[in-house]
Amino acid sequence: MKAAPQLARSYPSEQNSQGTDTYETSRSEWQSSSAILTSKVVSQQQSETLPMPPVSVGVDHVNCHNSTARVSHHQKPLTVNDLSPTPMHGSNLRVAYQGVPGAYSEAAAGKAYPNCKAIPCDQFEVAFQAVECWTADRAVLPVENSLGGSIHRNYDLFLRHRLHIVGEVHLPIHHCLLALPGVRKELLTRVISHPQGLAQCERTLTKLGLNVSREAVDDTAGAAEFIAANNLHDTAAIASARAAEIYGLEILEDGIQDDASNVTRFVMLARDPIVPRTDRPFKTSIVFAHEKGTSVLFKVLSALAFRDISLTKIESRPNHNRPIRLVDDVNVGTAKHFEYMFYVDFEASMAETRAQNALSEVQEFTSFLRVLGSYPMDMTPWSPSSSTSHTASS
Ligand SMILES: O=C(O)C(=O)C[C@]1(C(=O)O)C=C[C@@H](O)C=C1
Repeated sequence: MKAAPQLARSYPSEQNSQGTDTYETSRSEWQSSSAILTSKVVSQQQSETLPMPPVSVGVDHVNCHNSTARVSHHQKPLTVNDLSPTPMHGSNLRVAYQGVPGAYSEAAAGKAYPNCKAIPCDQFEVAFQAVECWTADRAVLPVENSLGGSIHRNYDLFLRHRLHIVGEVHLPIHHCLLALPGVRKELLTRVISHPQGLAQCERTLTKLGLNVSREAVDDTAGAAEFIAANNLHDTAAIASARAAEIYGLEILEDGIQDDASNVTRFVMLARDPIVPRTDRPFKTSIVFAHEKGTSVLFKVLSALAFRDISLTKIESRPNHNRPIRLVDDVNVGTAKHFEYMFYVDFEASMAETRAQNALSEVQEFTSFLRVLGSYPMDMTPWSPSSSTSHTASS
């Protein structure tokens, strides 16, 4: 039997800057290093225009807010050249988010860290990199929405980067249909938004009876910005009331999400884990895999259930290191099994013995196990808002 996971020190090369203990066990025990892909090397060049807005790298993606499409008087997105380490001067926390000002992620950053300096990034990956190279102190990224489901990209990125989940925040999402002033709904031919925005308003859009195509762009506020920058009279955006204000659009329809209690869960990421505690409700997020595939899942869930630990979320993603497993049987042929990474959130702190014991057991059944973070649960009172009110200074 392997030793129980202790509250061990982090790896020497990743020593917590505060010198505090972490709850990760040694790399060899809990983490197959092959599962961690190296992030792109980012430029060390210092931009003269820092700080700030989206950080970008050369990855193919739908990007409706490139430099030509941007409204020039608004904050310019960061580019890869801006990703140089900058010293902390003890000022407000710099928080990276994906999108442009007016995005829900910006509001989530403001809710998680009031008065933070919000740093827009044009891709999720860049937000991870911004924290890794000290351009930002935290990243606030969406992981799931009550209507649209999981934001899979971020689950994959957790494994490609070495950041830790240090908190979560739930943000009520109130969508509006936005267009240039004077545009009538009947004249619209297109509605653009983040895929999640389109998914969360799918039924309402149909009910409105608009004769429009639906097109996905990088973020909701970016859609609003694109319309304004290109003076598009035939296109509407699904975005926040704040985006309407920032980009000078009019609200044609207010509250078009398919469910009034529409909410997105965001996680906060940092270079160092926080020390888990037991004096308030904590959640722990783990990811695991096994060479023999899905057969391990039941055992892992039993290890938690046996200790009365509630599961709050389970997600599976392709195991990119080994996407398929072939099993040959001379008599019947070759079985093709898809391989998965399983992401599980449960309601317990890694400071609790029951959680440590559960993971000690899980470790026995799995070939790969990583604790993504043990962090306070968002216990703020439930108040679906009529508009997104939290803002960060950007
Ligand atoms: O596009 C935005 O405004 C975002 O912040 C992204 C995002 C997402 O990725 O889910 C965040 C919250 C909403 O669910 C819709 C979109």
